[in-house]
Amino acid sequence: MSTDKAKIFYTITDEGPFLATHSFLPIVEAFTKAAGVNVETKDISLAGRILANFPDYLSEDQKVPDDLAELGELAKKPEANIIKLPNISASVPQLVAAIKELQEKGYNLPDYPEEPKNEDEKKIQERYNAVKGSAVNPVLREGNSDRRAPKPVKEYARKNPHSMGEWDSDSKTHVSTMSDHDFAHSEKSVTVNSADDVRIEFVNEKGDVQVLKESTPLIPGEVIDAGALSKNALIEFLEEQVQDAKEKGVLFSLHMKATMMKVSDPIIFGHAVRVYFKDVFDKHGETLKDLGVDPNNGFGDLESKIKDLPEEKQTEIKADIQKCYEKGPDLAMVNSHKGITNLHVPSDVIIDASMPAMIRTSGKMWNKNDETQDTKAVIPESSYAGIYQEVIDFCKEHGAFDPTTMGSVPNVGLMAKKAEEYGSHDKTFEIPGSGKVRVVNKGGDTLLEHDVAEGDIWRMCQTKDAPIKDWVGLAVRRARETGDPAIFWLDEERAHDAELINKVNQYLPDFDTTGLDIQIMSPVKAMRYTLERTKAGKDTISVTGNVLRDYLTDLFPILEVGTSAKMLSIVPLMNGGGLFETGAGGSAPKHIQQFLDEGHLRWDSLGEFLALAVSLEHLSKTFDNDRALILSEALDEANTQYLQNDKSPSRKVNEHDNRGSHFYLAMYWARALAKQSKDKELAELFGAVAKKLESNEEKINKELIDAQGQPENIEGYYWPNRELVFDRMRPSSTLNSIIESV
Ligand SMILES: NC(=O)C1=CN([C@@H]2O[C@H](COP(=O)(O)OP(=O)(O)OC[C@H]3O[C@@H](n4cnc5c(N)ncnc54)[C@H](OP(=O)(O)O)[C@@H]3O)[C@@H](O)[C@H]2O)C=CC1
Ligand SMILES: O=C(O)CCC(=O)C(=O)O
Ligand SMILES: [Mg+2]
Repeated sequence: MSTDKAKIFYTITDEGPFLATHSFLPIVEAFTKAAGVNVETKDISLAGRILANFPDYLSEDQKVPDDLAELGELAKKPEANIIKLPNISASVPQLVAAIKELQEKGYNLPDYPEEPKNEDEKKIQERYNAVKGSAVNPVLREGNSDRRAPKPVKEYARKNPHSMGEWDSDSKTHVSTMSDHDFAHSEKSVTVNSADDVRIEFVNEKGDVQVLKESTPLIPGEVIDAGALSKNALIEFLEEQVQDAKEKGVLFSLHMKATMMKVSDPIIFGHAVRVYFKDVFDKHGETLKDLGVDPNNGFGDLESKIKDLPEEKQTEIKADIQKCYEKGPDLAMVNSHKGITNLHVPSDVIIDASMPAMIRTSGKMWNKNDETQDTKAVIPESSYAGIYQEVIDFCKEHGAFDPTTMGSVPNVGLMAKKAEEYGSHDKTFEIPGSGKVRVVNKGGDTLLEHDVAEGDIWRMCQTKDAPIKDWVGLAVRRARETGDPAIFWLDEERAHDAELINKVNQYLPDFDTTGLDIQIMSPVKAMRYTLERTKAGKDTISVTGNVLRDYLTDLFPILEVGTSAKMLSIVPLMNGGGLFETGAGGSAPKHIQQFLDEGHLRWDSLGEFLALAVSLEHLSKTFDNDRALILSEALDEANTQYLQNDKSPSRKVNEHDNRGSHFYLAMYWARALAKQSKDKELAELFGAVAKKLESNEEKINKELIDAQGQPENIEGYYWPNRELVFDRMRPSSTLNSIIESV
């Protein structure tokens, strides 16, 4: 491909990574310029996405291009080279807050209609829903996922183990999940052999048909599955768990993925809020309804909306809330100082990060007295809950894992083309009454059917054939490259998994698997097998579907190296491009809060550094660019130096932070470029840069640390003033002038 197109697309996102980008990007631009590589930024932040979706409400100078749509198109082309930082997957409270901030800044956006009253409001809600939840990743992920801890990261963790809470064999912590009437237990699945189109319809008891989704085109070889979660069974289950947590004296905690499962999980979350605060909803139901309280947005929605009531009524409701807290089990806390519980905001406790954090902390979560305590981890839907119970059992039996000796669990995840549950939002429905939901094809045959009742949640998932084959191939490739066993986590007892097992068995012979250890096990068995190997210091590749990909790529990194920020996360796009995600975790809202409070950013950009190295390597191949390869190799070396010299940001104010970490990365990168002998001109150019950085080390550090220690005002949270952010994130004039001189 012609070199003049050599370009890296770098995303502008939210919160911690957004701030970090303003310090790191100028360094990236300066270094890559030397290889003739352009870096172009694309804004996929929550606020940016909102603005891009409502051009008709904005003045000409307020309009922004739809960068996400552009990147989505690019991801299908061979020249794609995208570095994707974590972005906010917004829950409704976050979406509403972002809209409010933009309105206050003079953007004449409509309010988010929580309960649309007419067609116009319905349309507005639909437009906002496109921005809500996990709205970015599924658009860009035109490939499967390859996530692992790079060697230097693992070596560093072995030499400098993070703290791990000890495990007690009589810990009362456990997972509770439904034993029937959920998606897993009702799942049905078929593989369609020829192109088709299905209609999803609800038929009530009288036989009236209501179309839920008119058309879902299917391509040959595609696997579809569907299941229903019973509202009554869910409520009964939640009531039992609240009671059981109280009796056992453990915290009640709920672990969901309300961001990625943006339709089903807020509804389940809402039921949990109603069950825990049942007496409040029973007694004040009418009042709360009039206020527009929606428990699906968390208990925080009630707390904020009752502020509109007369003082006396508020006091009465608050007293009844207090009685619920006294009657029920203690809730796991998100912030005990501010009284924010696990049930306050659906996006505060997200299962992929929350369960590993709990397991790392001796199986405990925080209680209202700011102490850690054993907990009941409620994961209503049972599809994958068993894997966490398996880890808990293992830790109770063997104690906590030891980061100095434990093996590694890289993941190969089926993710492309909105695979499985994470692509099911547009096919998920809260059912209006008793009857059946049917999936009917063009020929009029019913492919899948479920009995349902009012309030049940029904959903259908799709998994396309080409991504499955690509995933099998990627698993074989990783097994070949490492020599490690690759385990497909598939349960023959589950309808969907049974279809996948057929495909895995069909496609494995297409690849050379001689001498490789490739096995298929149910998730619970695979977990046990993997944990045993891990404990013995052996590495095991997990080959999983989309949800387990998400869960395991936080779980193992957090146990192995302390955080998923240090993961290499590659998405080889199916059309030849590369999407390089940074880390495997999120955007850490705590980090921007600390920055605003005391001017210290503890975000670790190692994920960005690792992603950039593989992005440059990929670019060198796509565009036949030798210098990009030299930059990549030097960056690998710099990353190793960064780890060996322990230059990750400190957590404490007035110590080395994110900005300091970028300075060191630049210094090590320049030094490695100066030392290489493949390109003399580059060596000379960066030799001079390295010298300047080295001789000013003390001065730069002082300038960077002097900038900390006071509250920061960047004029916004979701849509800050970027000039101010650049200014605050680049406080060392000495460093800035050296970077500008490259
Ligand atoms: N790919 C994506 O775009 C993803 C986006 N998200 C989004 O991120 C937000 C928060 O999600 P949450 O599930 O709480 O997960 P986070 O990963 O943001 O938070 C979990 C904890 O991990 C640690 N951590 C994560 N990344 C870093 C880093 N680079 N440097 C240092 N520490 C890090 C922090 O712990 P501590 O500081 O306490 O050590 C943090 O509090 C949500 O808006 C969510 O939607 C979540 C996952 C992926
Ligand atoms: O898209 C999101 O909301 C989160 C993605 C995520 O957690 C992951 O892919 O690991
Ligand atoms: Mg995740």
